[in-house]
Amino acid sequence: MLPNPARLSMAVAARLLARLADVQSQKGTASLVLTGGRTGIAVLDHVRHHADRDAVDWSRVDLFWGDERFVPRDHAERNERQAREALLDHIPLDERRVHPMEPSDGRVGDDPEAAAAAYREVLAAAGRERGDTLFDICLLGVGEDGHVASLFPKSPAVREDQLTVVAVRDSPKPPPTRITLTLPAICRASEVWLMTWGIGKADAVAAALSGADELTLPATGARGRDRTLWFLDTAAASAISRG
Ligand SMILES: O=C(O)[C@H](O)[C@@H](O)[C@H](O)[C@H](O)COP(=O)(O)O
Repeated sequence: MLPNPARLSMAVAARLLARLADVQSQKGTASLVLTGGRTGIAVLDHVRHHADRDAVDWSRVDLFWGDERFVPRDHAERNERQAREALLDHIPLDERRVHPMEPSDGRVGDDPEAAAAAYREVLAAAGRERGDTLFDICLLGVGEDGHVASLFPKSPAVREDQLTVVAVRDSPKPPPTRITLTLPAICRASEVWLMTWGIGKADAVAAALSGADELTLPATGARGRDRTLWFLDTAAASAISRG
């Protein structure tokens, strides 16, 4: 019997492959926002090994990131590096459709505000093509404090209601400096998929599903234009009130 985290990420991987193939059959392409963290990367690893992996035409998938640790490109903590090792380096992507956030040793240098501005331009270009619905699916892990992407409770980033991408300093989750989509950007996804496991997340999940304030529980504010899905194991779902 697989442990809960593996079963959860396998279930998300299977659903993701089916949904991406569906979207491509309707629209010809599909756009996906990746997330960091153990769950987000485990999902990619399960996609890589899934029997239906090639049901998706990866050359017609547009990839974005919900957040990135602002570290050098080859740093082990970088979400892009972990995603490439788990999946992206093993599938026939069109690299012109892959949109990583700038690293701290990239073309904008060690300036997180410049990196955030650069990614706002990436999303603006995507918006000129795709209109209000920027992404088909946005994947999000959920922290014990209810953070999603790098939007932490009571932070300036979670309060941002105009810009699509901002820099985060002094993140309570290391590394301290990050680039993140804001809630307005996340909510421009047709579908937002939140996925987490373990008893440590149960209170945050229950609070988000009972309508806690998004400034104190950012996961509450992560809503898809068409659909918002939660993928939970029994432990993470254990505090949800049945009332
Ligand atoms: O860059 C990051 O750290 C992630 O984007 C972050 O938002 C992560 O998804 C959550 O912290 C959940 O992480 P786990 O899945 O490891 O619990």
